[in-house]
This record gives sequence, C-alpha cells and structure tokens, in this order.
Amino acid sequence: MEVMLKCSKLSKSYKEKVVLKGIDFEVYKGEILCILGPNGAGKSTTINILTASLSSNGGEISFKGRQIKRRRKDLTDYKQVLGIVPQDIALYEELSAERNLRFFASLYGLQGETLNTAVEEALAFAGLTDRRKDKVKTFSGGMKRRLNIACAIAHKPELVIMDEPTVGIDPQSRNHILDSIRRLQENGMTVIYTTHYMEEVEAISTRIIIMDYGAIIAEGTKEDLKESIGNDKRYTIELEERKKIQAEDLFSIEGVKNVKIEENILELSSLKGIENLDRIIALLSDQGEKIKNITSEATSLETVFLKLTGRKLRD
Ligand SMILES: Nc1ncnc2c1ncn2[C@@H]1O[C@H](COP(=O)(O)OP(=O)(O)OP(=O)(O)O)[C@@H](O)[C@H]1O
Repeated sequence: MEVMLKCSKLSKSYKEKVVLKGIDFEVYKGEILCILGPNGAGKSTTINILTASLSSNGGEISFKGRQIKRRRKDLTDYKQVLGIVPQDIALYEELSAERNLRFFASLYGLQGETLNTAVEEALAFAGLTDRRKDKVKTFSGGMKRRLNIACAIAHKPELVIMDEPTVGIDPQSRNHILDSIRRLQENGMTVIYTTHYMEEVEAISTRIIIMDYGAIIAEGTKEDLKESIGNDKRYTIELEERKKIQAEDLFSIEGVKNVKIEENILELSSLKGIENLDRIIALLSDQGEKIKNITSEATSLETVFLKLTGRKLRD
C-alpha cells in the first residue's frame, strides 16, 4: 500500500491542557480512513493540524514522502491537493449553488472550460443540478451539507479531509453523503473522515483509527478491531417464566463462553463460527422453558470501544 500522508508524534496543548499526545499514523492511497472518537477526543484538532489551519506543538507531517514545512510555498502546494470539508458549513447564503461552486473552485486556480466542467460535475455530485440557480439560504440543512462537500471536491483533490460532515442532517441526506463518499473513493480519491457515529464508520470505512483523550487507542479494519476483542456472538433470550434452567446447563453446549441469568432473561456469548443456537433452543425446550423472544447481536464497533475504554462511545 502506498503511503500518502504520514504523521509522526503530532502533539498539541492549550496551556497545560494536553489535547493531542504525540500521535503517529499513516494514510494510504485510495482508502477511506475513519477517525472515530467521542466528543473532545481530539479528532478536529488532528484534522486542523493536517489541513495546516492549526499549528501543532510538535511532530511532523509528510505528504507523499515530502515533509510539509510551514513555509508559504510548501503550504500552498500542499493545500492545492487537499479538499477540506469543515465541521461548520462554509457557504455564501446569498449566492446560488452554482456561484458558490464557481467561487470555491476558482480559489484553486480553475478557470474557463475546466471550471465550467468542474462546476457541472460538482452540481451533479451533490444532486443539485436542478437547484443550481437557487440561493443557498433556500436550501435544507442536508442540501447545504451536500453543497459544502461539493465545493471542497470540485477541483478534484487527491486527499479529501472531512470533519463530521453529517452532523445535524436528516437520514436521507446522510445516506446521500455516505454514497457520495464511496463514489469519491471509486474515482481514486483518498478520504479521511471523522465522526462519532459508528454506523457511518461501519458503512464506509476501509480502515479505522479510534481516538480517546488525545491518543490513538486502536487502529485497523472493522474486522481487525472486532477480531481484537474476541468477536463473540451475543444472544439475549427472554423466557416466558424461568423454571429451572441454570448457567451450568448452557455451558455444556459447544461454543458457549459466558452466561448471565437474571430473572427470565438469559444473556449468552458464544464463540464466532460455531452454530449452536439450535442446540441452545433444544436444551431450553427439553428443560420445559418457553422462549418469548431471542435477539442475536454480532460485535459492533460500539462494543469494541466499550471494551477498550470501559465507556460508551456516546456518553
Ligand atoms: N482553543 C482551545 N482552547 C482550549 N482547549 C481546546 C481548544 N480547542 C479544543 N480544545 C480542547 O481540545 C480537546 C479536543 O478537542 P477536539 O475538538 O479536537 O475534539 P473532537 O474529538 O473533534 O470533538 P468533537 O466531536 O466535539 O468535535 C477538547 O477537550 C477541547 O475542549
């Protein structure tokens, strides 16, 4: 895998408050790297340092093997290949969708036919071709978010950096945005995406960095992370009324690892890859228990976070 961006020992403090504790990570060409973490974990700080809108107190960033120095020339070249989608919407409300796109794309030096084509493509990308002439102030939150992204990618950057771009929007616009991020990747762009929604990470990530308290606490694909905590299956079985089933009875079934029984609710975890639900049901029925409901849950990223930190992702 080709390394596009490499960050070494990035640190940031405000007075004595350390908000980034010297983090190291790499971004590979063509990936959708999701940075997942609760509010205050340091995601925006990391992104702002990556986009050179905030200086770090220490550490280095290199893009395609070349260190980014804070010299104007270096930064100008670097910013040219970035597409930056900020957390807050940055659009001109009094201008139309098309005028906004023209403005932002022209900041990257696009002009003439190249600019016209880029604007057309960006309007189509945002699903706003029909509304091109309408002022942004008439748009819904979701449409503004879509346009905000389109403004950042009209100049076809190599690396798109998005900071929580779906905050406060309806599910339909969220899905549109997640689909469009996959399309960016299919078109060869590399994406860094921060979020505290694990559903989004499940949907689009090709690799994940989990941050907490200014540090990277885990890194890998969804599968790697789930595997790292054991990746058990969990069943919750609700009985009509518990008669005599005991935890020891269930341990006799291959794969069953943990059993918790509270009144008429049984919670079981079971090794991945062993199909034993039929046997669990048969055992319960042999013991005269009547099952009211069964739910089964595969390991989620929420479980991974809980296991790593002892806290829920969204406390
Ligand atoms: N200018 C500042 N002065 C002091 N502390 C700051 C400043 N900016 C950020 N912080 C603190 O740095 C920590 C990390 O903030 P950051 O915005 O990077 O977190 P985040 O993971 O992006 O969270 P969110 O999801 O809320 O954006 C927080 O504790 C925040 O309060």
